[in-house]
Amino acid sequence: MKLSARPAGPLQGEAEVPGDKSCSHRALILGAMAEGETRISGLLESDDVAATARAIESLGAEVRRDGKDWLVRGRPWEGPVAIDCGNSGTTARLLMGAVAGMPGVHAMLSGDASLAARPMQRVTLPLARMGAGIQGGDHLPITVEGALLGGIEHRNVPASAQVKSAILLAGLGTSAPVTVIEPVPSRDHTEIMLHQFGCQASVDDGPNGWVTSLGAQRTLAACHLHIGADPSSAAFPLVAAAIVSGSTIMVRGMLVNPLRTGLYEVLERMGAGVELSGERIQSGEIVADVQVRAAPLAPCHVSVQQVPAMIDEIPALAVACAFADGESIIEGLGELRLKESDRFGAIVAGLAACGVSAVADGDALRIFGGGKVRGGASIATQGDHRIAMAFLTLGSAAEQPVEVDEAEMIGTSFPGFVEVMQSLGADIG
Ligand SMILES: O=C(O)C1=C[C@@H](OP(=O)(O)O)[C@@H](O)[C@H](O)C1
Ligand SMILES: C=C(OP(=O)(O)O)C(=O)O
Repeated sequence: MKLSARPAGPLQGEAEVPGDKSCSHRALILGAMAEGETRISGLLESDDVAATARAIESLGAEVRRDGKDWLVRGRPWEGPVAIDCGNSGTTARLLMGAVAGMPGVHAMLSGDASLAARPMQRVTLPLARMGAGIQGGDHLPITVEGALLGGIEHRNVPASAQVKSAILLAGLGTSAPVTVIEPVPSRDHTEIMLHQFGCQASVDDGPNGWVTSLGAQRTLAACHLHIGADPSSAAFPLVAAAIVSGSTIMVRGMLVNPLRTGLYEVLERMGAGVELSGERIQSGEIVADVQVRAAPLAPCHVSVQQVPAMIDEIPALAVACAFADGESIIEGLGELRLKESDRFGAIVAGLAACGVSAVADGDALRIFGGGKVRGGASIATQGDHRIAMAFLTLGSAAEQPVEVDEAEMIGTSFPGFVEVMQSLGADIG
């Protein structure tokens, strides 16, 4: 299915952004590993999260809806099972870790063509060092055989929350020390959520990097979790607010964990009106109401260290940079080539098709904005949800409509994207 975005007048209102995808995967997996029944309010109901829900059901957990909430009852995991992770890297990598620490459980994980092209040894090598049985190479399908694991001290370079989380989840099955060291901190939702389930993971800023260590208490007790709105999904309506002249958009209850808010800090530096209000703690995470107002944008310079806090928002940031007046530089984007598509290449090609000059300079992306963008292009999304949403956002502020060649996969992370954008006044359909 193709979709087009046509230039729109000012966008106004509150965007209904669904629950955070990273937290939704973790809530289901930890709920399935816990004793008792976990209630999840605000779970993202998307294709990627559905893949995790199906996987934990096949491993033995009970998953059911209760009004707007979801309930997960943990049970001893059973195998062998075959798990189709679809398009979801988080499903595959976190579940490999969780299964690795469960003696007697065998899981054969597979995925779609995009996921099967993504590297997995970053997870399976440390899990094998801990003692898990791994069959397969760097790509799915891979079989994981759970075992009584030993401990590990793993240097996680480049920083990856999926790798760190897989190791922490595996570590729940051993009493040995489990430590992950990262050059810059990756998102810490697993650590925060472990606390809600009665476990601890401490984080220290040591001389060799950020050190995350699993505490001694390793059995999980069911809890009630409230998941905030996803900042990676909110990025699209909020960037649209920044680039469509005269717009103001609000997202209520958005997760503003500082390891996820890089985009919003950069947008503010570029000159957009970004305001946070009503900050509160919800299930250990900070959430707030976030408002973005359009303004003339200055270019930005993003360093390697800042990228992990906005890795999934780079396509949205690139769109904002296209409308900034001058050259923006975003450094350290090597990992962007290894997502659902080569997002680096897709951004450069898509911007060029829309009349914006952008070049890859090693792992840095240089975007030469001129304040206005022509548009008038059909974009090859390469089956990537974030590329599709980014260029539909661009089309709302360009001089001519922008079409994307495929839009179904938007449902992997933000199923109501089109309706939400339309409710704000965008002309997408
Ligand atoms: O842990 C997570 O939930 C995620 C971590 C990030 O990946 P990496 O761990 O590869 O950085 C991110 O890109 C992905 O969308 C979700
Ligand atoms: C990279 C992403 O997700 P995953 O790694 O879970 O496929 C994403 O949602 O942008």
